[in-house]
Amino acid sequence: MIRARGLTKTFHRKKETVEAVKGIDVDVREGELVAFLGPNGAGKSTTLRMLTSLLEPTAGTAEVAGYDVARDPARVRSRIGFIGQGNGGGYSYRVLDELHNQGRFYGLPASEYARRAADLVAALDLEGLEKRTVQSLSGGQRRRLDVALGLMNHPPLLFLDEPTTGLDPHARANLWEHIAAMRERYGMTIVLTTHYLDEADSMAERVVVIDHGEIIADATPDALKRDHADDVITLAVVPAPGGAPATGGEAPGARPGEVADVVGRVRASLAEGVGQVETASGADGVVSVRISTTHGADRLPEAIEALRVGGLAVRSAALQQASLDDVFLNLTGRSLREEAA
Ligand SMILES: Nc1ncnc2c1ncn2[C@@H]1O[C@H](COP(=O)(O)OP(=O)(O)OP(=O)(O)O)[C@@H](O)[C@H]1O
Repeated sequence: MIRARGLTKTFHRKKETVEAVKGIDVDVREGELVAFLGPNGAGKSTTLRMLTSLLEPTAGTAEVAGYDVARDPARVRSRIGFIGQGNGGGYSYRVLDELHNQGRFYGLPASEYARRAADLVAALDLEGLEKRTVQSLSGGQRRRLDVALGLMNHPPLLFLDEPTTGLDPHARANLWEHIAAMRERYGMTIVLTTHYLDEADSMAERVVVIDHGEIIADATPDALKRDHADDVITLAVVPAPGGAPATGGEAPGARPGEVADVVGRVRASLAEGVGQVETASGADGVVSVRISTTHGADRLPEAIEALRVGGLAVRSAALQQASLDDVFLNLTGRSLREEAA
């Protein structure tokens, strides 16, 4: 559906030169839902604008929905939907008029655009709003109208530039439900940009991480987390109580002379492939164990069992699963969450 090679955009502004996109190669197969994830200014929108033929590349090529963006921009546009940041149509127009205008823009006959508009109004929960002006809609309703406008030509490929930015969590979830339903209904390929990590993680089948105009990773969210970040297991370990548990049920901490022995037994018990193990001993005789590992949910019970066999007891256990922010942090040394904030 998309094949871009060496796609480059350099802006010249006064004396400044901005290399917004630095020769990226990217392929998107039919039916995929791909998220371009990166901090502000990474080059996501510029990439999308080149792929939608809105911006001429400085260098490189892109074939989109069967046509070259530079040689055949009109054909590309007829085959795609594009929902930019802060669309919303003419603010003083009515919702239904906006949809009909869009249909006319694509050269559809009146009966056809009226049918499609009615269909999209129902599918995107815009019923009852047809006669309202765009400016009177809520943020979420306006974004749903944007999606409806982008779908009037029934595109096989839909681009969404930060579709959920500025929406509250409820409206974001609602918009996602609608995007997923539209995808199912029309069998579309979807390419979107976002700087919401949780959104990329839960909704996208594939995440292309962009930073400083370059693609620094490209895989499924699970593969990214497996390859570039670790889950972290934290355990509080004490010697196993001999015989019946102490009153109150909680095994006591190691006595001062025992701590080194507990640490040694932790290390011996967890020696085999659980992950990277670090220990620290607290004043209360509890040895804190931190294990960095992949598949933490599977490793956690294995670690507890290995410690039990080694004569140790686990007082508490916590699992922190890797996030796409950990991936970004490991790849760039910066936190995307902090940059987004
Ligand atoms: N028309 C322009 N003229 C000059 N510089 C530009 C222009 N458009 C974008 N840039 C610069 O190119 C870089 C990439 O911008 P772009 O909008 O593609 O980033 P982005 O990843 O989409 O960011 P955001 O998440 O904030 O939308 C930025 O440094 C931006 O300032």
